[in-house]
Amino acid sequence: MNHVINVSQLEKKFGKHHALKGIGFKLEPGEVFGLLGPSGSGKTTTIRILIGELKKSGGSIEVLGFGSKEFTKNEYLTQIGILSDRSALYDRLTVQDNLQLFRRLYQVEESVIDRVLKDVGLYNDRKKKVKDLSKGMKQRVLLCKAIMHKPKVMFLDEPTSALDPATTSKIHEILEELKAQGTTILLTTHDMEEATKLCDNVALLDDGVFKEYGTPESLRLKYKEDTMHVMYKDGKEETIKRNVENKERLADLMVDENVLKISSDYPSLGEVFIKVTGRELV
Ligand SMILES: Nc1ncnc2c1ncn2[C@@H]1O[C@H](COP(=O)(O)OP(=O)(O)OP(=O)(O)O)[C@@H](O)[C@H]1O
Repeated sequence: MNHVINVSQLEKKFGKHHALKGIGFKLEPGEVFGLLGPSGSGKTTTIRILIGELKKSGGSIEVLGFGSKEFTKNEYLTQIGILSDRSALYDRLTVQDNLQLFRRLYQVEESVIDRVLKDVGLYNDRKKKVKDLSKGMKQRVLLCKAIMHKPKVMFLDEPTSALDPATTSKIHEILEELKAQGTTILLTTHDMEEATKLCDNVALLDDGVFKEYGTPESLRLKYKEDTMHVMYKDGKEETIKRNVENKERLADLMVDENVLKISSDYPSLGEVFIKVTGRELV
């Protein structure tokens, strides 16, 4: 399998601060990979190295066959799409005029603008100036800018952070469509529901190190407690170990009229993160 992104033993030092301490991952075509970690864990640094904004201190990286020395070349930059809080728009220009500028830069057909604006639900707002848009609308224009040239790989740094639910779900929809078309996507997020929904694989990054790597489901299964959670109709709750000694007790509870719900303790990805790192993902 030819990997679209191949990162091995990646290190980044800022002076004495060791921000990335040898992380590695390989992404297949059409894979959505989520870098999850608290503030300061190294997510943005990883993306900035992959888009040529920062130089690595050690390790090797290849994206679409390009080595890290080529990440500032146009041949590379025209094959990737970037959405981050460093992505900018011209405030005093309209949505449409902003996209015209980027369209010329990418040398894509004019009809692309209407298509991407319709995709993100902003076609009717195309004549508005960017300065008059809401945060969610601006983010969708930035997404248009990032996808208009049909990049093979997308890098998204917290694409839905602090956005309303409707914009978030629109962005998710578009990312799912891009994935279905074979686009490889690397995203960072604090949002564990987002990661569980979108990502084929995730890495739990903590202080520049991958503490775990795998599918969201495999990580949730790995950290599953062997306990059953019982909720009674009167509001009481109980946790019972699932073992041979409790076999009859659990069987009785299944037909107990006072029981509202019995569920297995299956941790969310956020709970997995706390178990793995001993701290909240904030
Ligand atoms: N240009 C820089 N110069 C010096 N230190 C930096 C620089 N960029 C990042 N760092 C440091 O590297 C570490 C990782 O930062 P990074 O921005 O990658 O974290 P992050 O996981 O993206 O956090 P957040 O979720 O808050 O965006 C932090 O300790 C940060 O202070």
